[in-house]
Amino acid sequence: LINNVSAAEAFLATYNAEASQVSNRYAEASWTYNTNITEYNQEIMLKERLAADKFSQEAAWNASGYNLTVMDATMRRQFVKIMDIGTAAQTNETKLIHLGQIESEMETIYSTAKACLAPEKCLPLDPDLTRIFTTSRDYDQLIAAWKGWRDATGPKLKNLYTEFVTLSNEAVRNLGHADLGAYWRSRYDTPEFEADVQALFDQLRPLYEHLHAHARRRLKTIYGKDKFPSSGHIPAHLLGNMWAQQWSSLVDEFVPYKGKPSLDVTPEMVHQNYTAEKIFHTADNFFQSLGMIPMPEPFWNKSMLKKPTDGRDVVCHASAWDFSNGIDFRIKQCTDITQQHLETAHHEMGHIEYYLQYKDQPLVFQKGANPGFHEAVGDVIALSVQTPEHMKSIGLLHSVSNDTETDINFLMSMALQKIAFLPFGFLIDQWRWRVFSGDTKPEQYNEHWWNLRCRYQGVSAPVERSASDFDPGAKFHIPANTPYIRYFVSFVIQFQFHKALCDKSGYIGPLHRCDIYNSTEAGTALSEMLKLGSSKPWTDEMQNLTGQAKMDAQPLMDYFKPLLEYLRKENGNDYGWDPICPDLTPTSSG
Ligand SMILES: O=C(CCC(O)(O)[C@H](Cc1ccccc1)NC(=O)c1ccccc1)N[C@@H](Cc1ccccc1)C(=O)O
Ligand SMILES: [Zn+2]
Repeated sequence: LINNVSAAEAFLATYNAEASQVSNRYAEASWTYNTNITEYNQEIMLKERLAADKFSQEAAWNASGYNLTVMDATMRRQFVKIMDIGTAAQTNETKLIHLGQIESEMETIYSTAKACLAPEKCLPLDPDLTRIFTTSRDYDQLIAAWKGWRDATGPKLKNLYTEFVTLSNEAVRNLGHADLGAYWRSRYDTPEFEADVQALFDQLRPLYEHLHAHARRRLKTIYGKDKFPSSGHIPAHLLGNMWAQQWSSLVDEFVPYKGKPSLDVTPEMVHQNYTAEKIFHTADNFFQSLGMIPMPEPFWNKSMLKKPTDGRDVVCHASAWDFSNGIDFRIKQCTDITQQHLETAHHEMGHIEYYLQYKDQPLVFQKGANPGFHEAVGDVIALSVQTPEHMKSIGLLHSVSNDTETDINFLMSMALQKIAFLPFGFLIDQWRWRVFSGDTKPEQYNEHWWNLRCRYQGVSAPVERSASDFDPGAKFHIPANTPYIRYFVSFVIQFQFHKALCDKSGYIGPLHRCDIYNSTEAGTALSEMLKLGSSKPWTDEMQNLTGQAKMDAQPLMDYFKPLLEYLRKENGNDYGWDPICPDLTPTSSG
């Protein structure tokens, strides 16, 4: 083993320069493919992926020749991360190439899928099917869109996914991980991570159960009681979203006090001729008000902020890109002029701000402290932007009153976004971790998926499902192989960050009315955490900003406390659902 520290430093300097080049090349090829899905661009992207995987293998091999015990903590941390190469650890080149092909094939199937509601009427998810879920209250039209999308994705993906699991597990086992799920969970450092998220979910269930009861009651008045199974589940296609993961499209139907001005700013955005650019300049302006880093020139010149109209296929699911050269950072989003997309723009820009803040770190530290941190940055800003006061200050709301009813209505609108999401954010990787560990066999994929959807989310399939269906494949992150527990973590810690930043900004008052706009104290505190990237354990970074070194649902519970009191009163004992799915076979439903 090499014991010479200056030799180790030289190795790191070379690694950083070369790895940045390799990352830049792969990001460019990946961007070209994502913004113009063709066989040729897929082929080029896969070539660059193989080159990047081989570079990682070689760097890991060379790094393993150094004696870690003679290094300081920061240098050792870098060497450990250089050796942690994930599925690139597959030494059989044929299998490595095959894994890349399967992953890009799954992403292509998902991104080019169309749901045929009638023989000549086949619609893509963005914007068509999404608009149906946001605007339609037609039970049968929603069924057609819900079933059509799943028919167009699941069956084509199921076998590919099975192969993907086998190849990925084999690869990470070379690094000593039990399976891909264990590898993903290892990014949170703490060994008790799985137990911690289960405990957080159990702590938050009452909030969700009471919101679910309220939604079910309101939906029964819209669609009629006979459309709802006696088990207490809500049919999954009635919650204003393809996956029932957020219910904000139903804010006008769900607000407790209907006489008040609508909190849905989408009509006002359309009325004011908002464009995608204006949406992103609004978000950029907020970060600048905090004294944080503005979007650099290449961001505005090279991003794809709208779905192309020249008929080419693109990956429409939003994402934020780091080209590892300190200046080129882009967002790809098929922006629609809606409140949801205004929030998504802040979410994506939060990723870019994190990139900008940690760009001078060694390459292996140019990551979130943990994946949940990266997902939380933009959402923390959006918590301030969405307050009625801030919406009024940017001219998207006109009358804002401070009475209790408006307050409860506002909390309801935020709950439809944040509380509704919790079981969904939790269950996706509960399902995936058991698939990777082998507990869930391919023939059980769909059955175990619906067991979790019924038990944790309290939603049921509106039409019968079979083993040839693969409903997890209808959600981007499964075919795109993107972990999901990061969003559950983010939805908890973003309220911890929000509370800490509100305190630093000198704000006094209820957390749900706090707006840190223009607070450079808050901006400085946030920037200092983001600059660290993954150079320190996330628990240290959490401690520095919030004063405690763990995930804590209390700030989230405090934020929604007035709403929970209202819902407990309204629901009495009328809340909850059977843990098992209702029986859908026509004969038994009677
Ligand atoms: O998927 C997203 C937003 C896309 C993204 O920004 O998280 C994106 C997902 C992605 C896309 C392609 C490859 C990998 C991940 N993530 C990033 O762009 C990203 C991820 C890590 C670091 C930097 C950027 N949100 C989730 C959950 C969510 C989050 C917040 C509000 C609503 C909903 C969803 O829509 O289900
Ligand atoms: Zn994200």
